[in-house]
Amino acid sequence: MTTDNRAHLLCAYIAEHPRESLQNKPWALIAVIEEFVNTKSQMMIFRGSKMKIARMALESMPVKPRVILDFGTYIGNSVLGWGAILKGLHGPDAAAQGCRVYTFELDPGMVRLASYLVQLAGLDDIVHVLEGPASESLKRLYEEGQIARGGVDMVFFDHWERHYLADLLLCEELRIFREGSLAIADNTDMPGAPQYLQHVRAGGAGPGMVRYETRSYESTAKKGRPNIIEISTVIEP
Ligand SMILES: C[S@@+](CC[C@H](N)C(=O)[O-])C[C@H]1O[C@@H](n2cnc3c(N)ncnc32)[C@H](O)[C@@H]1O
Repeated sequence: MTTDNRAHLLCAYIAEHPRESLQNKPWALIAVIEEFVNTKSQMMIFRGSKMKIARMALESMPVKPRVILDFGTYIGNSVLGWGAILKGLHGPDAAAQGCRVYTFELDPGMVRLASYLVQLAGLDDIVHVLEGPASESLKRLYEEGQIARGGVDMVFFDHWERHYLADLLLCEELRIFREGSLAIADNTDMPGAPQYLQHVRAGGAGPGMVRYETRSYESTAKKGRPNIIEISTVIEP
């Protein structure tokens, strides 16, 4: 089945639910998406078992996170979670408090679908879906002053693993991390991102001289599926 067919089936499945049960209820929408993926058609979403781990890491940050970059939007499941977490931490006027999530996607069809789901979940005041290669979008945001030095609390890598290290190094070069920022990477066991892991496990200190402490977390995903996320904390920006 093509990505477009899956996306249509997902939209039809969501439409079977009363709108008021999902409107402005991101966690309810995420649950319906996961139910679809479990029972109807496989999709490469960031699943609940991993989101639980990432949520705990974000909610226990000593300085509450406000600005998040999400590399690889797809249907927007992870970004719905980040938006919901920021609203949970900062309340409904999170936007006025400077909360923003930027998510990057190559595929225009996925950009349209994710934008629709973000709007349905009531997160379009803080979540911005940007079309194009993630590295280009990030550079543009930086040049436009939307993202400042030391201004990013968490980056999430869930696009193609071969880009993880280059995009982390771009974040380092732009100096967008602060002390305590998190870099979370999905699927570091399968298909794997060995060069990225080597960099963070060595403590960082590439051209940007950013230093990390890092830890792998195992989720309860089914055997044979990607199960590990890597959470790295910036100790020297
Ligand atoms: C595993 S999916 C992301 C899943 C998503 N985080 C979710 O939970 O729904 C990976 C996505 O990254 C996108 N992608 C891959 N390389 C990219 C790049 N360099 N820039 C932007 N998007 C990219 C792909 O088109 C695909 O939709």
